[in-house]
Amino acid sequence: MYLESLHLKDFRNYSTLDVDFDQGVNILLGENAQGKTNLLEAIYVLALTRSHRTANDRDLISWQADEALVAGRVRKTNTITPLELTFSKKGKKAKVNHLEQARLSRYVGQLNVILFAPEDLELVKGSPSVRRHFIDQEFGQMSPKYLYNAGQYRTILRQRNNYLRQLQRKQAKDLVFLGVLSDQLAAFGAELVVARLTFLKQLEKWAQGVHEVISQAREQLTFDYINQIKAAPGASVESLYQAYQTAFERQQQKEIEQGTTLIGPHRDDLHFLVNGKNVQTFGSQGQQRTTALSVKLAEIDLMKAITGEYPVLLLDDVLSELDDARQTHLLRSIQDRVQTFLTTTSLSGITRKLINPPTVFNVSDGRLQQDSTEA
Ligand SMILES: Nc1ncnc2c1ncn2[C@@H]1O[C@H](COP(=O)(O)OP(=O)(O)OP(=O)(O)O)[C@@H](O)[C@H]1O
Repeated sequence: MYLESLHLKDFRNYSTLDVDFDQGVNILLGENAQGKTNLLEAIYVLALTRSHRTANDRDLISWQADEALVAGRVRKTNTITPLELTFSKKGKKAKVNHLEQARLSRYVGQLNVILFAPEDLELVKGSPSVRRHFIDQEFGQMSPKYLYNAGQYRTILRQRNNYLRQLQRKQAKDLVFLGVLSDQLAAFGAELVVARLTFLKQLEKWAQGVHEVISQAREQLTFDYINQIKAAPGASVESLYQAYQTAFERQQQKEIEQGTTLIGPHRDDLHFLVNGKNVQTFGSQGQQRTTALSVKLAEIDLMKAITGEYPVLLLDDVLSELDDARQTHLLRSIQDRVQTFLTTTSLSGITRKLINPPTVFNVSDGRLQQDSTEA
């Protein structure tokens, strides 16, 4: 799939923008603070209905306006789909094919994006929450069912934590109600873990292939999904549901004492092993970067395998963080397959790593101008 065009109205520092994009590599070139990341953010928002930079949709609306519009046309093999999002004080509205969607899970998935920013190099080094966020984010795009289950899980987890806090403070004492919440959490938790294990198995396979090439076959990458109930690939939803139920019963007293849910996929982690050793603890900086890059590139193939379409790749200032060999690998592996948007303050070194000339847009003060001479 690719994003054919984008229309913005009062989005961040863009008062209006109408632009057609190339199917290949689109470079957003400009000085700092001109609107390069804002444009990538707009594409990300168009895909996922929310930003990767702010949890507050109000931040997306231009300071001079009360409402922002992000719209675009997505082209797949046989279809063109217009998408439209409006943000205002009243909330957001999402339209697919000009029809408003009551549920965002019906909207997400029309445009698939993979964002790769310098923070993604934290995927390996960062805390478990970074990896859980990554899992939920990426698998949610690939599967509406996953997105729905993850949303339900979060809602019930919040309710259960509130109730555990009330039990802790002795403002409540109904353990039957706690049991109802535990039952619901176990059911959605089991669904999430089975889906995560299935997706991760496939992602691991793709990531291994990429890692092998980048490391010139010196290293083997494997994944280890860490969870309290020791669920292994192939486990059934029913067996995990039972395992969570039993764990909740065992830990009930401790959870009430601490006033929070101690068991569930919200506490899981993903370890990346290089030649059998956890790369977070034992890997060099270079191995950690190669691992993060392999995982991100593997997502492209996984999305293609699951949805039948290549996603759109958003590279936010990431090339400057990679050495020459990894830059070349990244650019060569996406070329001709994946529509890419890449922000940079300088073209030096980028264009010669690309086989086909990119389309370059100069970004200045919330305006875009296509530059045919730069490429
Ligand atoms: N809601 C908003 N309304 C108007 N302008 C905004 C809004 N949010 C951010 N900006 C402006 O957008 C600009 C930042 O743009 P952006 O983050 O896209 O920079 P950039 O071109 O990616 O720069 P860098 O290379 O430093 O990352 C700043 O000038 C900021 O003041």
